[in-house]
Amino acid sequence: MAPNHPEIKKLAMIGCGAMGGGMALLFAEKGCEVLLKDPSNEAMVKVIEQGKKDGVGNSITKYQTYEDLCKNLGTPKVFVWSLPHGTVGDSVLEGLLPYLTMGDIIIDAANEMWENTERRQGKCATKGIRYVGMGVSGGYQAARRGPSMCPGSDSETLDIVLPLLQKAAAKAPDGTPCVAKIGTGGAGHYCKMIHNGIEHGMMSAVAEAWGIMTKGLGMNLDEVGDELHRWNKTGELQGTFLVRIGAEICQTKDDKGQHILDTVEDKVVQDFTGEEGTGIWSNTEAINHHVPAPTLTVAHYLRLASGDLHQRRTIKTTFFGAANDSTWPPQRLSPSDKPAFLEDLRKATYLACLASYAQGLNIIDKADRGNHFNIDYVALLQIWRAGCIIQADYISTLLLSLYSSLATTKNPSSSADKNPLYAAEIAAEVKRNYAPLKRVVAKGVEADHVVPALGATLEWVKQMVSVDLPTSFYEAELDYFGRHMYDRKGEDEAGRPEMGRFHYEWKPA
Ligand SMILES: NC(=O)C1=CN([C@@H]2O[C@H](COP(=O)(O)OP(=O)(O)OC[C@H]3O[C@@H](n4cnc5c(N)ncnc54)[C@H](OP(=O)(O)O)[C@@H]3O)[C@@H](O)[C@H]2O)C=CC1
Ligand SMILES: O=C(CO)[C@H](O)[C@H](O)COP(=O)(O)O
Repeated sequence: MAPNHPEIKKLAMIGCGAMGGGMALLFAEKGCEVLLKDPSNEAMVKVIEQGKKDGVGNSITKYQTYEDLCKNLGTPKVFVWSLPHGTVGDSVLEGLLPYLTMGDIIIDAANEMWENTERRQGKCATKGIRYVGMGVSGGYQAARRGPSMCPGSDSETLDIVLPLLQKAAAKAPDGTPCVAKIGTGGAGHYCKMIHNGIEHGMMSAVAEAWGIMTKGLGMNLDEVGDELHRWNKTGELQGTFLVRIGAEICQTKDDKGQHILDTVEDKVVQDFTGEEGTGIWSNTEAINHHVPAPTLTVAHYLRLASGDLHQRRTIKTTFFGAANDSTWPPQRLSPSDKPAFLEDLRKATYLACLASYAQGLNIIDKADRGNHFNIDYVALLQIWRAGCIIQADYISTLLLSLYSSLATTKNPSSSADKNPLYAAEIAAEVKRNYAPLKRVVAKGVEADHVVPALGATLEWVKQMVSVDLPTSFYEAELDYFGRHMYDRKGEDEAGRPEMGRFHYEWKPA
């Protein structure tokens, strides 16, 4: 615990929705007095009622005004926000500011845009108010049980809040809490944003595998569930949360025996509604930092294509006419050896998940250097070990070992570049699973299956290992029409992304 800072035993939960409600109960269970504030009295009552059932009802009270709330908080006043991202946080801060004094603490547990976090940190710093930007992962079940949390702020502030957060956090199998000082400024929200980008890449890969199993191999949902359970038990996808819940989803039925999944429309709309921004921001960050992250990006495009069902219906009618009721048909796959093909599919899905992690970590690395977040990568990977959506035990173990050795290396040049593909252990994983991925993508493409994340992962590997891309031609065209310059083969020893030194007068103006 930070010296001269008493243990936090009282806090206000601002925003009592799916996440905030669960965290309020969790903090109460961990011995805190929890004061609720939400525009919806019903939402607060719901938390209190649940608190009574969970035996913590006496520790939870609700407030209608910031003034009352703040009067009843201790010193320092501690707030945990679980609010929609964007302007809501700004208006809540405006509402609270008149009642805040030096040393008060705000822990912003939203999926907030990291630049908003840093802007608010700057504003709060002028009054001596501590502001932590904290990514929370694991969904509403984990919010209640113990989520994975990724807090960023100055070191002293993190020292003050960590004992509280450690009590509430998910615990890795070795008992380590999935929360730690992740870095300064907006580092916590930055890492959570990229966590969600990774999540989207992984979710797309698992969904594509599900499509191949059902539409390509004709497996029923119970069979797919069994297969995903098998993937989750052993091998490279062992302990992968999205695979495990995928298996459960496939096998969940209503009381009439109908699979719920059969009733779910194929639209992902969070990017359209603005409910979440992390998918958009993480891809924008990748591009702004010049990091190839195609598995994450095409996963996002799949979401975008899926979201507007009306548009897809209209295009389908244009293509096939109103009378034609058939969808664009992914054809059946008839592998000569189905168990071997399922093994390929498992390995392909794993490689896309590993690629999602590697691409996400590469974005964080670039941003870390540019923004001086001082990110602790070992802590970050440790935080992602349990309680979080991208939990993937095999991948975590692999990457934790790599980043632990990078952290202890005395060689500054090797620790400066953290690209996971530079490491022999990761390269070996990629090489081992490349052929299965290629076979799956080739078969999938041939039979009109939707395989963006799997396909983009294959392309990414090809592009990353090649030193003779078709971009020689591309570069020549740029120089032909734009005098954009190029480097001559064999003369660019450093190979850095800097403007070339040569122009050829392909065709005089
Ligand atoms: N759901 C999830 O799986 C996860 C969500 N998150 C993030 O956590 C945050 C909360 O998400 P979630 O719980 O799902 O969202 P909800 O919409 O369920 O909860 C948000 C709550 O904030 C309340 N709220 C809105 N404006 C104010 C205000 N001015 N003062 C106080 N409360 C207010 C809302 O009230 P009302 O409904 O009355 O407007 C609502 O109860 C988001 O930033 C989300 O991105 C992070 C990880 C996982
Ligand atoms: O942050 C989360 C998980 O980590 C939330 O579940 C979030 O709502 C997911 O939404 P999106 O897919 O749009 O990122």
